[in-house]
Amino acid sequence: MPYEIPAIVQDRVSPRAREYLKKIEHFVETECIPADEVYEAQVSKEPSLRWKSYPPIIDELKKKARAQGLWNLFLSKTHYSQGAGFTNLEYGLMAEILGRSHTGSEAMNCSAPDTGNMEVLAKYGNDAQKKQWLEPLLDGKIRSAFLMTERYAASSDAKNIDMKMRIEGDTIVLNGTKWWSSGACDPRCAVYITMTKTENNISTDAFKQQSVVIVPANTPGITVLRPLHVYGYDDAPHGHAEVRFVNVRIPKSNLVLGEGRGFEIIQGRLGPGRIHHCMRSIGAAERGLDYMIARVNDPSRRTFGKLISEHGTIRTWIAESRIQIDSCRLLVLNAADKIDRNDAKAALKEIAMAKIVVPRTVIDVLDKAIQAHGAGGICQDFPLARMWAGIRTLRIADGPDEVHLAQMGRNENKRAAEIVKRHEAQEKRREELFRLYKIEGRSQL
Ligand SMILES: Cc1cc2nc3c(=O)[nH]c(=O)nc-3n(C[C@H](O)[C@H](O)[C@H](O)COP(=O)(O)OP(=O)(O)OC[C@H]3O[C@@H](n4cnc5c(N)ncnc54)[C@H](O)[C@@H]3O)c2cc1C
Repeated sequence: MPYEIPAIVQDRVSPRAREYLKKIEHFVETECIPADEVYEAQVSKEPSLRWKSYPPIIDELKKKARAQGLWNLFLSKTHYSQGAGFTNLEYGLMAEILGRSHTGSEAMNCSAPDTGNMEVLAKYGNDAQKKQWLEPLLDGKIRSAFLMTERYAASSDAKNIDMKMRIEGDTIVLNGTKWWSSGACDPRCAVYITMTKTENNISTDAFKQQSVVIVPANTPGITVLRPLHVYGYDDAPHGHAEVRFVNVRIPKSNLVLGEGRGFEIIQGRLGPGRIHHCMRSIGAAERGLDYMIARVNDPSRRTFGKLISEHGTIRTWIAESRIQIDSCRLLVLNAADKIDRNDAKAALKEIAMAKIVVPRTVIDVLDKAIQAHGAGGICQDFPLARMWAGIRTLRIADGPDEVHLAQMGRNENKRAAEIVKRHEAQEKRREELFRLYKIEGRSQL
């Protein structure tokens, strides 16, 4: 569907962003979507090469996108002078379009986890760290992974992170096992942004015991044990790795910000990233709806004397999907706008709401699209099953729904005292009004 900026945010989108939105849409529709299947076909089927090569078409797309200025669109000028300078809301609109295609984000150097890692380095890295790692990432020369989750720790509570970090003079020694390290299987992945638990100077504050360190992927002692599968997809060449660290030694200068500052860093990393995931998911939902509408109007697939789209249930699915997509978009743009007007911390509630609602809703839209395709919908002939699998993981990745709901519920519940006070004041005034109008009893309503 040609891109339309929602009416409610029209005045928040600059002329420059509008121009980019048009260019991005054109590039995604004419270059990336057609390249998606080529990309899949070029992922090596040869087991010994599957994780040692990557599809050459992505380099061609990157070259073309960069030549058109469609590069690093996610990075704000606040933290890096070379940032594209779009607001979170503007980039959110762009991310939606990128989400229509499997290759769109990477083609424009806007894919996770690199975007979040680049933001960490831009925001918290020192000059030497930026030079060594941020610059090649911004240049699209290397890729990166974010290593927080651990196989042997319930990682939705980040206080459980247990990769041991010991400081010996000018050296940091790391031991532990990470898993679900997205991108760590990619042969271009050169650096891991890694959350660790400090063994020296342990603070009594549970939120000051973790540190973030930069680990070159080729450091001795690191073994990428295996790629984990997402509903059977290995997501090669990117992959989600289990990675073992045994006495991995890195310079102390690879510590980001300082010992015990890990929570601060991961909290700063996750806010805008969640908005990007949400908007890309909405792009996937739009694509799913497109597929559904195309399929149910295929004149060669009539049932019981009608086009499938002429059955009432199917029309309802189309309408429901449109409502679901448009309401999700407003929720995410509201969160993005709040980040722009304040910061990610001020928008925690809005970000959490979007993070919870969007994947659930998009899963439902994609599920309807799959159902409308019959058996075709769940096989490799359409991108729907793969999209569904990818979006389903978002209910777990970046923290499971339940944790966000628990936090939201706790904060919402803090209103109890204020609500009771307001109700008491209303009750007092009601009693006064009853006396004034000589009303007896309370059964008037
Ligand atoms: C496709 C994919 C990609 C990922 N990529 C990365 C990555 O690049 N880097 C990285 O570090 N991690 C990554 N992850 C890991 C992800 O962030 C973690 O899986 C997530 O944070 C949950 O941690 P856990 O798996 O240890 O679940 P656990 O902590 O073991 O939790 C299990 C379940 O317990 C329940 N639960 C937990 N707390 C509560 C609560 N307060 N109330 C109610 N129920 C609760 C939830 O249902 C939760 O799903 C990825 C995951 C997936 C699926």
